[in-house]
Order: sequence, then structure tokens, then C-alpha cells
Amino acid sequence: MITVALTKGRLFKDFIKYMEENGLNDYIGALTGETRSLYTVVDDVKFIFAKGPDVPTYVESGVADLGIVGSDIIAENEFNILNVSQLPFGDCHFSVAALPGQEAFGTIATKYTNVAFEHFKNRKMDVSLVHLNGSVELAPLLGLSDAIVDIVQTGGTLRDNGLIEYEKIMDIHARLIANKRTFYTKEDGIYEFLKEIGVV
Ligand SMILES: Nc1ncnc2c1ncn2[C@@H]1O[C@H](COP(=O)(O)OP(=O)(O)OP(=O)(O)O)[C@@H](O)[C@H]1O
Ligand SMILES: O=P(O)(O)OC[C@H]1O[C@H](OP(=O)(O)OP(=O)(O)O)[C@H](O)[C@@H]1O
Repeated sequence: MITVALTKGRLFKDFIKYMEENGLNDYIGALTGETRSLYTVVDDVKFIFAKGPDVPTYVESGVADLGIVGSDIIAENEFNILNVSQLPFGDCHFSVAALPGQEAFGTIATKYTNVAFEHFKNRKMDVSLVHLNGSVELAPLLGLSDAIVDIVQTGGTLRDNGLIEYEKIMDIHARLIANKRTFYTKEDGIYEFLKEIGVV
């Protein structure tokens, strides 16, 4: 038995869509049932459903062998895991955004303070960071910050709030991560699973 940690949000929907589009049907039925259960078992694979930032925590500890998580979460936090491969879904990017004509970038609101800190350090810009948990686009509109660092996918949230992108920081994709020990001790089961999801 191997254990795979997934999320229940956007990335999960993208994973299901990816499997549907590629005719990878083995897990779809079990993963898409109407239930509040936080795990499901299909043959020799147990899937658990966690919050995105908790997926690497389960994988690092070894209670999950594999995980599917956005690279934004790996960029923001330090985890002792194997970063196995990029997956072909979940594409978006980190950007610096602000109101048009913004000249000062002294305060930055973000959920991703480590990503933002690194970015402005590399630019040799001294900024103060304001941590928010969501709806980050509000901060420059209300004068809480000069700019934001946030995820942009369609650009719709920025547009609808009158903000523009000033600089792209990095691309984001879904990634397959693995526990450093069980990736080798459960090699056969993991290989079978990776075949089923079209990764090898
Ligand atoms: N527009 C977007 N906003 C945020 N994350 C996005 C976006 N597009 C793709 N992603 C990717 O999806 C991941 C978030 O999806 P995930 O399934 O973990 O949670 P969620 O959609 O935020 O749901 P919840 O946290 O409510 O369970 C991010 O880590 C990122 O890699
Ligand atoms: O470019 P778009 O396609 O509009 O996507 C980007 C938006 O989606 C995310 O927010 P989310 O919906 O997760 O809500 P949050 O503000 O509560 O984090 C992200 O933080 C942006 O606000």
C-alpha cells in the first residue's frame, strides 16, 4: 500500500481534469464521489485529502509517500522532501502588482512573505512586508500597502480590482513530491502509481 496526499481545492480539480483528458481512468471514480471522507482507498493506493501547505508535512514525515502540491508552497516553505517532477497542470505565476502609476514600493502585502522577502532582497530593495491570509488585492486599494506579491492565473482578480502586474517573479506548476526514504523502500508500488497517472 502507498499513501498519496492530495488537496481538495483547485489543484485537485486540475488533477482530475488532467486524468480525464489523458484517458487515465483508474482513480477518477473513487476520487470524485460525493463524500466528506478525508481518505479513500483504490486497490493498493490510499489517497488522503489535506490542505495544500500540509501536503509536504505529511510527505516529509513519511505518513504519506507521495504528494501533489503547487510549487508556490515549496517556494514559500522549507521541507525535507524529494522534489520528483513537474506535473502538466496547476500553471500560474507569482507577480508584484499595484495600482497603475504606483512609484513607491515600500510596503508589500502578501500571503507569501518568504517569496516576497527573497524577491525584494535580490532586487536590493528595502521593503516592509504585511502578512495577509487572502483577498490580498484589497491592500493597495485601501492604502494598507503600496503593492502586493500574489498568485496570478487568469489575471481576472487583478483586473476586477484595477491592479496591474509590474513584475513576474516566478512560474508556478503542480509538482509531484515524495518522502526521501519510502520513495526507495516502496519503489515498486510507487512506480505502478506513477504509471497509472502517466508520469513514467
Ligand atoms: N488562481 C490561483 N490561485 C491560487 N492558487 C492557484 C491558482 N491557480 C492555480 N493555483 C495552484 O493551486 C494551489 C491551490 O490549490 P489547492 O487545491 O491546494 O487549494 P485551494 O484551491 O486554495 O483550496 P482550499 O485551500 O480552499 O482547500 C496553489 O498552491 C497553486 O499552486
Ligand atoms: O488570476 P486569477 O485567476 O484571478 O487568480 C488569482 C487569485 O486567486 C487566488 O486567490 P483565491 O481565489 O485563492 O482567494 P484568496 O484571495 O482568499 O487567497 C490568488 O490569491 C489571487 O487572488
